[in-house]
Amino acid sequence: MRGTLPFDMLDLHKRYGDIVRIAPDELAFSHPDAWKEIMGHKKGEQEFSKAAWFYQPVEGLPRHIVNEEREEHGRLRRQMAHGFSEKSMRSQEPLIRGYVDFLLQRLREFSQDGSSVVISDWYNYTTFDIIGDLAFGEPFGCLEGSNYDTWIKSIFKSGQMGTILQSLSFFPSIKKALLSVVPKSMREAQEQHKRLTKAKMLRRMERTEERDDLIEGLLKKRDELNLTAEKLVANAEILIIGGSETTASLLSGVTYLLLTNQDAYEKLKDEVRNAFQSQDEINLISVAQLPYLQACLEEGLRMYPPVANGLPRVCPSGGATILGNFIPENTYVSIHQWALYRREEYFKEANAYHPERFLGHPEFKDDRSDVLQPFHVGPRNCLGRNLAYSEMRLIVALLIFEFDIRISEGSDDWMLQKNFLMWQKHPLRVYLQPAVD
Ligand code: HEM
Repeated sequence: MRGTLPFDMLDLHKRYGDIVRIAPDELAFSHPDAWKEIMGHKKGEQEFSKAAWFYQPVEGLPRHIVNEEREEHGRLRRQMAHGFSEKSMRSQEPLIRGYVDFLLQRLREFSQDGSSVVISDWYNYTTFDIIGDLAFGEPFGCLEGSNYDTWIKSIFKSGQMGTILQSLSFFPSIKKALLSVVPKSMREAQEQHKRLTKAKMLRRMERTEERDDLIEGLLKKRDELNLTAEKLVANAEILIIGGSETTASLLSGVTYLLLTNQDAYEKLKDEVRNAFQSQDEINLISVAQLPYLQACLEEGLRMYPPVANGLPRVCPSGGATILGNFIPENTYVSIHQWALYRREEYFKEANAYHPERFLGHPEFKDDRSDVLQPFHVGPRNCLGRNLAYSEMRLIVALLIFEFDIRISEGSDDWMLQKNFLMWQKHPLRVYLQPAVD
């Protein structure tokens, strides 16, 4: 509840090693092999399930792809995977590009008088509008209004509330008592949010044309999968939460890291501006051919992973072996990404931004690049990985192509942040000038 878990976990692993008991029944692991052992596909063995106290801090709410039980999860994932396929991504490209072009237009407008812009907000507006369109069939109008819409504001609030409720799961009677005295205004705000979301979903369901978006797969099998409007809404909501704040955080993180590491920024600028003569040449396929850009993103994911903390799993019945140790059934286990990625055992100069480590540079030959799993591994890994990379590559490449960027005074310490499930980003201010070379 203090928002310092990532940093506390690094201190603990430094002091006690790769396995730390952080609660009587909970272990944190900090080793590359633990990824597969905890989250990998299990042939003939039971998978680790997701911890209910963390994934469903309030009981009785409709479930979605992220917190469903194994079998139902498999059914949902198979259907939703269509929207994330290569083919769907190709047909989503014009939609994504439209929002990125709008972002560039808005940035030109807001920076033309020489004042700084809060780029972190603009990244959020863009990713929310994109995912809003892909999940509900309509944007939130954030780029248009240069503001967060009310729906998104309530999502942010519920994220912070989620952390509090998760923490209170350790004190069940206090949690129960507090939940029974939730103020009327809060309940009404929640009801209002539910109504708005349901209305959005109903509008999407009324559309008759085939749409290669992220929800079409579920709509097609609605009856077969017994998906009520509430369940569809829960899935669309989780797509929005999981798909926008994560990507926007990484974009802000990479921007900050590039602007405070001038060498890397110059190298990336050279790569992008030498590869393309005009904006029209920049598309999802051409940006995937830029090795330095990819390395900058990987190093950004290492230093500022959007999912920084461990997401607890439950050890299956009969127990399991992790890092050569027998772990009893029902033990909660997790891997805390930020802490893992800052360990000198796995990355030389772990606190410094070196994209070169992902380009086979001899100086970093002893790095363990398999440590880095920002999208997790196994059957419950991120379904939106390719979409996230596409958005991130396109946005960074176009921004670097179009503008010379400089960090604004007051944003130098931007990365000193708290974390409640997500990074609590301060405004990241930058100056943008039309590119001169
Ligand atoms: C840099 C950006 C992103 C990062 C770092 C990220 C990371 C993750 C992680 C760590 C998980 C596993 C969660 C768990 O174990 O409970 C996950 C799941 C998921 N992510 Fe992402 N994500 C990103 C972007 C996206 C985007 C753009 C989408 C598209 C809407 C998306 C959709 C999903 C979905 C649907 C799942 C659940 C998959 C399942 O349970 O089968 N993510 N993501």
